[in-house]
Amino acid sequence: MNAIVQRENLITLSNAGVRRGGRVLVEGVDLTIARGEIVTLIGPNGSGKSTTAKMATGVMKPDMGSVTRKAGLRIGYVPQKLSIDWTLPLTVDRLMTLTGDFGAGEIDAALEAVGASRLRRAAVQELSGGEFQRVLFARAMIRKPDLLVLDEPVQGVDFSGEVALYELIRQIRNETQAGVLMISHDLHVVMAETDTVICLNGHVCCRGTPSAVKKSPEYLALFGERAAQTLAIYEHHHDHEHHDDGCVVGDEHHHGHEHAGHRHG
Ligand SMILES: Nc1ncnc2c1ncn2[C@@H]1O[C@H](COP(=O)(O)OP(=O)(O)OP(=O)(O)O)[C@@H](O)[C@H]1O
Repeated sequence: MNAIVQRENLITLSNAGVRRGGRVLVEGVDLTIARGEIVTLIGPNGSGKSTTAKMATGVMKPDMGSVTRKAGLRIGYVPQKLSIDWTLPLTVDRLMTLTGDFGAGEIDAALEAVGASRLRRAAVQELSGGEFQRVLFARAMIRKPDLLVLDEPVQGVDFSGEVALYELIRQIRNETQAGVLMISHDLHVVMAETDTVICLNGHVCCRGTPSAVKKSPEYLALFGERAAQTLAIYEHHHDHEHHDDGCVVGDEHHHGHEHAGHRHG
């Protein structure tokens, strides 16, 4: 018997594209996301990352090619920006129920799953960037999605918060086997566990594992000499021990995060 188990496909884009006002925004996109798979879209500003994600989730219909989704697919979305009236008081608890009628038990479980239980009664306005992202993850995960769509998940988060958020994404993927579609707007880090990086430039410029894309001539041509440094690959290593405070024993570079081109703060 074949030992390789074919994972269920959640979304398939075949030669998909969008035209607006006679202009092609993106075209020729072939992309599949299977259960438990992490796909990351990268590319310069205006290269079609958001448009591709919108075609995948069904917010935008393709004008070219086709998009198919598993019947009844549940999508959890972590937006890049949230339209909130920041002048009004809003607790985390209330934010969790703005877009759905969830019970106290469900909210507790969702916050606990992202390590944010203690924030339940906190004011959203007072959260740090990393805490706010965690709450947005909880808000997406409470629907028990088959697919999690993350639009620049680490923006506004400092380096240690960033590492923690990538850990969280890894953990969510492993525990729930949700598929993950990530948009990285500023190219600075791609999770090493990304199964497929798709580099867009109005079309698919190149694709593959993070390390393959980093070396590909198309990627280097698009981003020039600094490209190899800007695509930092965040790796998680299991072969280490932790001190009681969570630091790694005897390895300062334990997460293998390549620092060149990395944005702080
Ligand atoms: N609804 C729309 N109508 C017309 N043009 C659009 C529409 N949405 C996006 N565009 C244009 O399509 C192109 C691709 O936009 P898209 O938002 O997909 O890029 P992106 O790669 O996500 O960029 P960024 O990293 O800057 O967010 C851009 O030139 C944008 O101005």
